[in-house]
Amino acid sequence: MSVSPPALTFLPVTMSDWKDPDNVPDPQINGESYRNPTEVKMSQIVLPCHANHCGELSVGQLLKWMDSTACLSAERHAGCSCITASVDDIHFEHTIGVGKVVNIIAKVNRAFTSSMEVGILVTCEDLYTDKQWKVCHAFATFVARRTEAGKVQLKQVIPHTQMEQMEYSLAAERRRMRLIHAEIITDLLSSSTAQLGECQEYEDAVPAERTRVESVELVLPPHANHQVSTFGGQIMAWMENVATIAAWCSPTDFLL
Ligand SMILES: CC(=O)SCCNC(=O)CCNC(=O)[C@H](O)C(C)(C)COP(=O)(O)OP(=O)(O)OC[C@H]1O[C@@H](n2cnc3c(N)ncnc32)[C@H](O)[C@@H]1OP(=O)(O)O
Repeated sequence: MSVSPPALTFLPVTMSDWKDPDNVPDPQINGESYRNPTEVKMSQIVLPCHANHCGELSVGQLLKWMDSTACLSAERHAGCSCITASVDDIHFEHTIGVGKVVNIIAKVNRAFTSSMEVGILVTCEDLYTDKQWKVCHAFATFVARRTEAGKVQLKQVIPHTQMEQMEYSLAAERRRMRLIHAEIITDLLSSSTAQLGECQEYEDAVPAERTRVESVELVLPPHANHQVSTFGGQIMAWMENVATIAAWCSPTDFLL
């Protein structure tokens, strides 16, 4: 027997203030239901091939789906090929088991010159109980690929709802923060006063070298996107894999 997912009524909500869609009224403009033209929705059922050794959706797989959904939204707005420049911090609130449905919504919050901020919201759905809950939200920056004529000038996003207006304003502030972030980290490193041997007072301290994991990946056709370059999400998935193994290399056995 096949089960159809219930009709979803996800419409623009602030990423930081997600509410169960059943309780969110559809935004109306001039009496008509409004849908953001850059919005892209993707639903995936979690199969065993998407799971990690704990039977939960692997974060790497989720990052790949988030990146693909966000890229489609960026390209829908830009009308040309776009690449992932960065993804801001992500805090995962729940794990997702095999058999659950992952719903991903992405939309462009604001376009700058050749870059744009894409908001991504991930929720999980249990088809049999009709329950949904938020898993995480993220903000990614996509850049329209340069053409022979040079840097692309994107058309502006016009916010239509109060929520969109708020995300539009916040997007400029978040952009300012992400552009100075790299500078702050560089400053921190150069002004760090940490001394060698500072951690030796801990009895069960592990040499940092013992947690070092290296992986070499061959880029194959399944790792490439429609632009025939490596998916940003694929790179994040490889990074997450290596980070997970590095975390295991601690004396407390499995951290999970
Ligand atoms: C390696 C991979 O395969 S990862 C997967 C896919 N991703 C990629 O391939 C991206 C690889 N990176 C790149 O091509 C480049 O570093 C780019 C295009 C992201 C930036 O190139 P730059 O030479 O810095 O270009 P430029 O200075 O013109 O910046 C382009 C825009 O990107 C923005 N940008 C650059 N780096 C970042 C960043 N880390 N976070 C957010 N925005 C950024 C800039 O602010 C600028 O925005 P604007 O045009 O709206 O003002």
